[in-house]
Amino acid sequence: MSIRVDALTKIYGQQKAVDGISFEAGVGVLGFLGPNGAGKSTTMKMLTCFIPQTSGTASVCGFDISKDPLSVKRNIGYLPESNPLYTDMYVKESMAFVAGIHGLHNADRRIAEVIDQTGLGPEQHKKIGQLSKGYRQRVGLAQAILHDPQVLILDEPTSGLDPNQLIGIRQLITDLGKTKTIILSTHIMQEVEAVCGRVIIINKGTIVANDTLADLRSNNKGDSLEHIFIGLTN
Ligand SMILES: Nc1ncnc2c1ncn2[C@@H]1O[C@H](COP(=O)(O)OP(=O)(O)OP(=O)(O)O)[C@@H](O)[C@H]1O
Repeated sequence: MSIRVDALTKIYGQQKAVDGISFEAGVGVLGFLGPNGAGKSTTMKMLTCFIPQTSGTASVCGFDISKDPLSVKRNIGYLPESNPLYTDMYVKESMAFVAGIHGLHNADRRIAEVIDQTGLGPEQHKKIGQLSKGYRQRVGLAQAILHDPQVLILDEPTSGLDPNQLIGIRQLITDLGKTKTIILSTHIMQEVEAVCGRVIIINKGTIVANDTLADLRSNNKGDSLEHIFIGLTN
């Protein structure tokens, strides 16, 4: 398993945002669902070593998030919810910048490959600030996969995309999920059905479901994912 999480907890001041969650994830796309404020982004930030946990442990590709954050970051690609980008940089320039951070060999070849993979070709000579929201998402995704990490953490990667762009990005995530471990946070149930093999539902910092999509449905009398979600989180 590329991701192992054991009793992971985060307390902000008085608030327990993540309350002792444990799970494992291997190759495939794991949907990470939950209502607003459930603790999804906080979990993702701990797994990517952006914030420290209060207690518990987690490892990515065998590397402990507290003891070896650099190795974790080498093996992980992260698209944060807010997708912070340098808007004054040109698309290709920003990719070269990220390639430099990762010390990539053959950077030009890899950048061309990823630009092609993410459908950024027609926009590659623009400044990021000139791009539409959907294309900015693509740049974020391109930067996250540039160093070809084994694990991808994608926090609402398709928010704000038009239906045509949605299909393209979902297909890309599906393709990447054939060989990589992907944790995908989304509020779009249709997306979960289209892309995810397994689903974790988190509510008020604790896991209330962890199952394959098929088993989750059959255990709930074939109910829709939306109804199951509402039943478990209300
Ligand atoms: N830096 C912070 N300081 C204090 N509280 C925080 C901080 N970040 C998050 N929280 C709180 O922790 C809880 C979990 O937030 P988190 O962003 O992880 O939820 P989420 O499941 O990603 O929600 P959403 O679907 O709205 O993005 C929320 O109650 C939030 O207000």
